Amino acid sequence: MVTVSPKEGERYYLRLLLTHIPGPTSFEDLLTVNEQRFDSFREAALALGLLQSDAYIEDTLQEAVAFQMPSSLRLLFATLLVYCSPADPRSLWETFEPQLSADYNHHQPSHGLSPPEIRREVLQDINNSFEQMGKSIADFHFVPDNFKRGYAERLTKEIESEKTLAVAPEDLLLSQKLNFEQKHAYDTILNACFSLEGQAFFVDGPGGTGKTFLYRALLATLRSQNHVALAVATSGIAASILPGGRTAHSRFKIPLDFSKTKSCQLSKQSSAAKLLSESALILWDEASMAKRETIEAFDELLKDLMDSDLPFGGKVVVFGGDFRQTLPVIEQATKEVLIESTFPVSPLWSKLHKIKLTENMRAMFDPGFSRFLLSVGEGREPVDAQGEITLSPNIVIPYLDKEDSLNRLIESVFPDLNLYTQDPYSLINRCILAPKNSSVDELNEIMIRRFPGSLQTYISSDKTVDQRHQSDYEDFLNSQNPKGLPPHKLLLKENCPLMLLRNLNPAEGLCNGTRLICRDLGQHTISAEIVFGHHRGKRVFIPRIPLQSPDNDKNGIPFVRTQFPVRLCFALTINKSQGQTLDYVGIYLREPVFSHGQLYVALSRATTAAKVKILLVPGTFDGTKVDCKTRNIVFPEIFRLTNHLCVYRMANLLPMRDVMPHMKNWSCIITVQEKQQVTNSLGTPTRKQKFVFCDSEVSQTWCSVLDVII
Ligand SMILES: Nc1ncnc2c1ncn2[C@@H]1O[C@H](COP(=O)(O)OP(=O)(O)OP(=O)(O)O)[C@@H](O)[C@H]1O
Repeated sequence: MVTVSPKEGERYYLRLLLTHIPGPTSFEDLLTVNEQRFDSFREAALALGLLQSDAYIEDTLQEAVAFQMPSSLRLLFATLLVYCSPADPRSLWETFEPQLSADYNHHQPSHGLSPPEIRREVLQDINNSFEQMGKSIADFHFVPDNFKRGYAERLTKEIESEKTLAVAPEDLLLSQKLNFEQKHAYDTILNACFSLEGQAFFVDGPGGTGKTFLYRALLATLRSQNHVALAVATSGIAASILPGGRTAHSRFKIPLDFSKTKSCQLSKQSSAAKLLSESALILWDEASMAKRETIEAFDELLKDLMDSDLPFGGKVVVFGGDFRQTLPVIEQATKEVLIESTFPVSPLWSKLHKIKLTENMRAMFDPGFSRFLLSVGEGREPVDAQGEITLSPNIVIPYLDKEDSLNRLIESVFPDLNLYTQDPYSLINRCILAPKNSSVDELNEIMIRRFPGSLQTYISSDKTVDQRHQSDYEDFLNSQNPKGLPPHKLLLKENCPLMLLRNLNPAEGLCNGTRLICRDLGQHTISAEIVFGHHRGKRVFIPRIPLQSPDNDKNGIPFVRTQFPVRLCFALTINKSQGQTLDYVGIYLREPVFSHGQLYVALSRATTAAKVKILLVPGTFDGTKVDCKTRNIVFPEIFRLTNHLCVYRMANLLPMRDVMPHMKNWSCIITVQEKQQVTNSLGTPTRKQKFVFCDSEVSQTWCSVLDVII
C-alpha cells in the first residue's frame, strides 16, 4: 500500500483504517465502528483508538494563550491542525474558542457583533489561514460544513486582499531613486503592463545591481494603483525579501517531483488561477536558480489559463536573476546535468526581452571591489596551476591555528555580542557564510554558547516511518542531521537569530528561509518576530511539528522528526544567503566552495572590501597556509548560453569594445570609474581633467577633457 502523510488528512485516516480493519467490504464498513456510523475516516479512526492523544497540541495552545495574542493564536491553531493532524480538532476548538475569539469579544461593544457573528468572523479568519496553507475548514470537521465560504465570496476575497496589499511609503518613493538603467527597465516594463500587449522579460544583473530595488519600485507603483502584481521567488529566502512575496512553488502549485507529474496542480476554477489571470504583472526573482522545467510548467499553466499560445499566455512576466550566482540545486549532479537544467536551455529563453543592469549599487562606494567581484563572478580572475585564485591579504584572516583564526573571524563579524541582546536587529545583518551545512552547524553551535542568556535545549522525537524498525534505529536517527530538518538537539537563547525551515504559511510571511528573532522560549512553543520583508516586526508562534526526512537522504531510512522547524542563523550556507545585502560578512572556507557561483555570491553580499573577512583553512598536509589562494568555480558555458542569445536580442546595447565608428542605433552604457582633479598641462597653461570609464563587461577606457569643456 502506498505511504500517505498525515498532512493529507482523510487519505491518511483511510489508509490507517485499511491497515487495521480486516476484510472491509465498503467505505461504509470503514466508517462504521460499533454500529455507529461516523462522518469522516478520522472520527472512525479516533473511535477505534488508532490515534495518539492530542495532549501535546493542547499544551502548545495552552502555553500560547498566556501571551494574549489572539490573532497569532488563530494562526497557530490553523498551523497545528494542518501540520500535526490532531485526533480531535472539535474538542480543541471547543476548549480554545474563548481565547481564539478574545480580541473580537473584547471589542464587542464597538463592533456590535452578536456571539454567533463573532464565531463566524473567527472561523473565517482561521479558514483564511487554512486556505493559505492549501486546506479548508471543511477538511477538519470541527464546525458544520455549511460554514464554508462560497466560491464567489472566496474569489473576491483573495483578489481583494492582493489588491489591497499595503504598500510601504518608502517603496512608493523608490521609483524616484532609480538609476539610469533601472529607470529604463522600470519604464519598459510598466509600458508593457499598461499597453496590455503582454511580454516576458529577463532582468539580468550581477549581484547588487538593484534588481530587487527595481522589483520593489514596480510592485509599489502597480499596487498603489489597485492592480494585481504578484511577486514570487525560487527560494523562500528571496521571496521573504519581496513585499507580498511567495515561493513560486507554493504560489503556482509547481510539482516538487517532476518524475510523477509535469504540470502545475492549479485548477482553472481556483481563486489562485483567477488571481493569475487578473494580474497586471507577475514577477519571478532568482529565476537563475529555478530548474527550467518549473518555468516551462508555469508557461503551460498560463497558456492554459489564458487560452493562448503566446509565451506565458500573453501575460507580462518579469524574470530576474544572475547566472554568475548559484544555479539550481541538484544533488550530486554533473556540470552538464546542471547546465542542462537551467532556464537558458529552454526554448522559452529566446522569447524573453533581455534587460541588463550593470551598476553595482551595493558596492558603489568601493569601485575596485565591485570590479574584483565581477571578475570573480565571470571567472576572469587569474588562476594558478591548481586552479586557485589569489585573494587580497586585506580580506583574508591569517591562519595560525584553527581555534585562534576562527575566533578572529567571529570577532570581526560579531564584535560585541552583548550589544545584540539589546538590539537584535543590528545582529541580523551580520552573518558568517560557509559552503556546507556541517561548517554552518559548527559555527552556530559555537555562537549560541557564546551568546548571552540562558540556554534552552529542545530534543526532537525521531520515529522511523515503518514503526517496526523504531527500536533498531532510534539512536542512529538522533545522530542524523539531514539538510532541511532541524537538529535533534536544538540549542536556543532569547534574542538569537533563527531561520524557518518550512513554508508554514507563506502569505503570513512564514516561508522556508524566513529570518526571525527568538523572543520567548516556552516548553511547547517558541514565540518569534519576523525580521525581514513585508511582515517585519510581526510576532508568531512556532510549534513543534512532524517533519519527514528528505526522500534523497543518504542514510536511506525514512523517518519523521518532531521538532520546532527552525535552525540558528548566526551562520548560513552561501546558497541561502543569495539575495541578501549584509552589513558585515564573514566567509568560513573550512573546505573550498564546491559549486558554480558560490564564492561570488558570498563575496558579493558585502558593500565594501573592508566589510568582508575570509578564513581559509589550509589542507591537512600543509601546517600553515601562507598564501591567500582558494578555489573559484565558474561554468563559462552558462555565460555562452545566456550571452549568445542575448547579443542578438539586446537590440541596442553593446559592450564598449564592440562599438565601432559610424554604427547606427547601438549604444553602450558606461559608468565613470575615476575622475581626477583638474590639473595644468605640462608646459602649457591648458587645464585638463582625466576620466576613466567602464562598461558592463568592465572594459575600461579613459579620456582627457581639456580647458574649454571644463
Ligand atoms: N537606485 C538605488 N539607489 C539607492 N540604493 C540602491 C539603488 N538600487 C539598489 N540599491 C541598494 O543596493 C543594494 C543592492 O540592491 P539589490 O538587493 O536590489 O540588488 P540585487 O541585484 O537584487 O542583488 P542580488 O543579485 O545580490 O540579489 C541594496 O542595499 C539596495 O537598497
